[in-house]
Amino acid sequence: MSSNATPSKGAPVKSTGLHVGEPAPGVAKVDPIIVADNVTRTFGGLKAVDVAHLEIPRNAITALIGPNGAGKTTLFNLLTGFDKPDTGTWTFAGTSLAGVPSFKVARLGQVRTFQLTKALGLLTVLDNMKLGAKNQKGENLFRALLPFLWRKQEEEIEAKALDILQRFKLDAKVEDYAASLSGGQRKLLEMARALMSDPTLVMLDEPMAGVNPALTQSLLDHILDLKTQGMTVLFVEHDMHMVRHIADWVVVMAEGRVVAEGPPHDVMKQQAVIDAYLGSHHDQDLGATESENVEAMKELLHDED
Ligand SMILES: Nc1ncnc2c1ncn2[C@@H]1O[C@H](COP(=O)(O)OP(=O)(O)OP(=O)(O)O)[C@@H](O)[C@H]1O
Repeated sequence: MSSNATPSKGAPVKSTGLHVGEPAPGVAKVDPIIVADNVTRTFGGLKAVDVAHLEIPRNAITALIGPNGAGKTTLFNLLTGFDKPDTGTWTFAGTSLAGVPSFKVARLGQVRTFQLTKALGLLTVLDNMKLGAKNQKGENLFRALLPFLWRKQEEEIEAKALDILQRFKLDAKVEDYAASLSGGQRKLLEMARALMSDPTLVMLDEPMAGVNPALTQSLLDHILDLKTQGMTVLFVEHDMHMVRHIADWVVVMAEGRVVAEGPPHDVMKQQAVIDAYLGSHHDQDLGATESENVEAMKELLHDED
């Protein structure tokens, strides 16, 4: 079925054979980790998400793309329990997640990265990592009264955090405030923190935003490495170079709906995708947002790996 990537050495090896039949919106996957049906979310009169059927392939890297306002972040929020849909059901690894709150979703192994907020910036890098650990025994009042139970766990959590930080080359920053990290280092910390809870599905919201080119390759390698370790990755991204380079599968949203799906090189050529990025503005003066969308579409069409 799928073949895994080896990071760093040339172009990543793409996982193939992920779908059953012709690639089209809602196409079945050979081994889906997420299956969503009839998920809708309305804000006022606006249907921000209107997904009839969507399957995300397991142990592959899927990019969720689409023009500004397409509903990508809203769908992310719904799937991770941070927002509630008007209608719909979805499963993660066979377990229904509709109505399950975000902290329980994370404990089940579906974890999303978070932007480093101001408050988290005031914690050290190590404390940020500790916050990412799940099932901390100290959280339970009874166990909190029995320090020998949680002290050992505290040590284990710290050792795990240091191990992951070393892999992400952040070990020299352990005691630094997270706010002092560069944009790229913050993204690395966000990903490192997500790994503290041993996820099976890692969801990344714009992992390349604000990342200095010097750290781009390192971030890409870490994402590819998640797949090599058996995890599934779903990410929202506007950087089409990245999408083409590392995604095995691309889901394109526009106006709340999934308008196309497929391997990166195929999906970019579909008329529905070109229409989605150009919108209805073909013959008009384009505003800033539309110009960005057109640029993104050009990258989709012409960029080489
Ligand atoms: N809390 C909210 N209240 C009202 N409208 C919202 C809210 N969240 C999102 N929307 C609207 O829903 C639509 C989808 O927004 P969403 O942020 O999900 O799109 P997106 O594809 O992630 O866009 P971008 O790429 O610009 O981040 C947009 O029209 C947005 O203005």
